[in-house]
Amino acid sequence: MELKEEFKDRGLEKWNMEEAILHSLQEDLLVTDTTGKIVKVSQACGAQYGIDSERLIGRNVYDLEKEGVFRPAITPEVLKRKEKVTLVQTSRTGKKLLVTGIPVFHPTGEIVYVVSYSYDVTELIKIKEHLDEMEEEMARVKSELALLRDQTLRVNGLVAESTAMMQVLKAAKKVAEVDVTVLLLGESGVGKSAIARWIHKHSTRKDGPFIEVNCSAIPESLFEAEFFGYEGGAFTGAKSKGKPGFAELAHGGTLFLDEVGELPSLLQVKLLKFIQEQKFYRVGGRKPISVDIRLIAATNRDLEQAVKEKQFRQDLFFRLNVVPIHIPPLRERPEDVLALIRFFVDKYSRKHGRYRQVDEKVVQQLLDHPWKGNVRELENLIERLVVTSSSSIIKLEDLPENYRRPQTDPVLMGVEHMLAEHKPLPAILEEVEKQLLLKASQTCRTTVEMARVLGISQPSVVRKLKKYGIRK
Ligand SMILES: Nc1ncnc2c1ncn2[C@@H]1O[C@H](COP(=O)(O)OP(=O)(O)OP(=O)(O)O)[C@@H](O)[C@H]1O
Repeated sequence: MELKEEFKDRGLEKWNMEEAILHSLQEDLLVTDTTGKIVKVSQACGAQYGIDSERLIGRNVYDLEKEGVFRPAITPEVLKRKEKVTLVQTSRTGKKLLVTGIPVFHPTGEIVYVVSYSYDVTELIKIKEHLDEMEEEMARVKSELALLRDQTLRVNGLVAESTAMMQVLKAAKKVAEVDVTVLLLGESGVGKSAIARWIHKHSTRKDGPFIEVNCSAIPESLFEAEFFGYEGGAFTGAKSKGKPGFAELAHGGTLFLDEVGELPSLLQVKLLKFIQEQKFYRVGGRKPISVDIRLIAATNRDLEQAVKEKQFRQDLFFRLNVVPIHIPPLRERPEDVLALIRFFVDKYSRKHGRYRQVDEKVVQQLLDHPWKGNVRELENLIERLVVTSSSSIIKLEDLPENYRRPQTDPVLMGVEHMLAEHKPLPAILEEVEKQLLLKASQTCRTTVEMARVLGISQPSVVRKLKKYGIRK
């Protein structure tokens, strides 16, 4: 039996099956003829345009477009292209609609109707715009990061005039090429961080991050969260999305642990475990995180002594002390002082746009200074002089009072220092001899003159210069 017949039997002859199907779709369907007149709409359609669906019937899409009910109309596009077309329409209500128009062909091949349906993509477009903005922001941050990395790692200007410093650089060059753990030893301000950066910059990891962690600057209670990161809600005050720690940030690059000798013993255990396994858990995390890092540590403490005194774990010391590099204090390498003065005058003259030169008498005073704060002290002083001196030549009167007064003899300084460290007599005598030779090498022009001043033979002078690595 025909369907319609069946409906008649059941008293449903007025019921229109096509209309029922159309409205049951819950989709937004609209049919126009080739003049653009709307001949059919689904009930859901009007809501998209903020107009009653019934009132759309008989209206022309060209008029509706002019009135701004939606823009652009899809019918003319379908008629023009004679194929399925998809475009984004903006409705009067501010919605963004993804509209697809399909031509309905007569058996003769002519188009008779255009059927279109749409989806509200307002939210999707907002998300897409947000994503585009984020991508732009990401690209900007990435290039800014690359620039910053380059700036912080610009250590080409590492001064190394003395034999001792040249040896340090030679050792640094050797270790830079291999992924080995390095321990940089030396007093505060001698250039341990600068050497660590130099190693990173000359390693295969140079395009990766260089993450510097000052182990003495982070409070013990926060160290684990800062170092290993934490998961959201791991503790009161934790960020809801969690945060990666230094170990994670250094992935693919170098992790530089400055002042590692100051790490409290509980944290020494955690650091040791991390180095052994190259794996860790964020605070509150359950998933182990593996990282690929190169480790460089630095300390101004005598770590071996700290191990003896049970203040530093021996197993951790062995893990860190794979290749130790000792950077001597500035007072032991006066040849560098002159070069550093020139280097910093140039650096800060450029930085502050004040071109300065240093009077010879000032240079002499600075060469004689004991430099307890090492390169950092010298650098700070030169910057201060460049900024504060009123003429283009930095003169003696520009020097702060404590740099002008006759300083304690550097030889005595060295002795005092060694006495404080309970060094044995032969080591102290050697140090005194070295300092005297250094002084004589600065004031005398030849080794013969040095021999006369020191009251020893010229071959002895040559032998001793060689022994202490002093160039003449
Ligand atoms: N050989 C050098 N040539 C040029 N600049 C140097 C040299 N050595 C150190 N500096 C500069 O001196 C300053 C102090 O150096 P750095 O911070 O590397 O010392 P440090 O040993 O790491 O100090 P700390 O033990 O306090 O961490 C830095 O600005 C560094 O760039």
